[in-house]
Amino acid sequence: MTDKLILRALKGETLPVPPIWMMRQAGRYLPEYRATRAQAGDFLSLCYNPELAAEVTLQPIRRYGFDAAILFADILLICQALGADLWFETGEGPRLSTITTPAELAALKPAHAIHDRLSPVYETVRRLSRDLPAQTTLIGFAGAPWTVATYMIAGRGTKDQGPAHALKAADRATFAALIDLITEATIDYLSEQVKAGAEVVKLFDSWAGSLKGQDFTDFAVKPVAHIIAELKRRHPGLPIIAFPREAGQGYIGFAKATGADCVAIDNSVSPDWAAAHVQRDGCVQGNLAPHHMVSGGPALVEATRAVVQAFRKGPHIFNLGHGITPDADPENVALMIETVRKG
Ligand SMILES: Cc1c2[nH]c(c1CCC(=O)O)Cc1[nH]c(c(CCC(=O)O)c1C)Cc1[nH]c(c(CCC(=O)O)c1C)Cc1[nH]c(c(C)c1CCC(=O)O)C2
Repeated sequence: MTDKLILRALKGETLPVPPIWMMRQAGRYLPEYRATRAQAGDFLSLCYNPELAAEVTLQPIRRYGFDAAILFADILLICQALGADLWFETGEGPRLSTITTPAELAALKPAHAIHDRLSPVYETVRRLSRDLPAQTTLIGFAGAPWTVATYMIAGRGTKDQGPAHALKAADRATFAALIDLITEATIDYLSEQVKAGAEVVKLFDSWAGSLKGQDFTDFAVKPVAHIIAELKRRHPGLPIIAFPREAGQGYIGFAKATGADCVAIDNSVSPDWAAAHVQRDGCVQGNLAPHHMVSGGPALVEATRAVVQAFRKGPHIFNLGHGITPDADPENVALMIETVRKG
């Protein structure tokens, strides 16, 4: 169905009005999300409940008519499928058992063993591909290996990814073997999402910005390039979005180096800079600062117009530069969409 706007932009078409969706569009800023999450009990139970996960995925589509729905799940589910313990501390974030030694790495499951645990996610995708409106594109996703590894090594989110950098320096073989394991598991995971009905997949590399120089090439570019090449071999024509968040200069040439059809841009770079240096290689996604969803008003309208204006001469998918935050006002999301669609 190439008439879907997101798929047209991903093929490189410049559209008069950019299609739009929003990172974390199903989330705590929406009262209906909070109600369904309470019904599920907790966040992980919601991720593994196909009926309720499909329901929260659909909520922002019903409310706002976004052009894409993103599967409701989390990048850390794959860690659990590989055998790590995973839980979420209320108000704090994810906690995992840590992988810092060859023995802990060896105790993980092989990549092909992830599907038992992840089969409810594939069922969510099947339900969504059946229930979504005809014009809405279904996006599947996974974390990129480096970002997933930072959580598996530290056992939690960290400001500077210190534990992962430390393991990379102290025991490069173990670190590289963990990256390889996550890479292989991610290929199988995304491939199953595509078989279940995902039309596009996105790789979230939230901590790509902390990799510098050769490390950026080795761990933000190479594993992502490998995943993309293998997915495109298995699923010819599959469009892929890569998000090497806060890559800065690393955004330049990232699409060519990895084979991604679209590079998602965070809001630490200006839309004009990204148009000049990244969009010349193809579709870009982004990059309104999420704080506008909290503050709203004329500044939101002005910043939204500036993003649309900067990217209007090439293929563009409108999005935020990072996920919407729980304190956002749902009315501001409506104002952003109206501004994008009506100018
Ligand atoms: C690093 C990362 C994670 N998860 C994700 C990333 C990469 C993108 C990014 O940088 O934000 C990706 C993610 N997480 C979630 C989605 C679903 C799809 C979407 O709506 O975008 C996606 C694509 C749901 C979620 N994942 C999480 C929530 C909030 C959970 C809740 O309901 O309490 C949601 C809706 C929890 C989560 N999950 C993660 C953290 C650090 C946290 C805690 C912080 C927080 O609460 O925002 C790991």
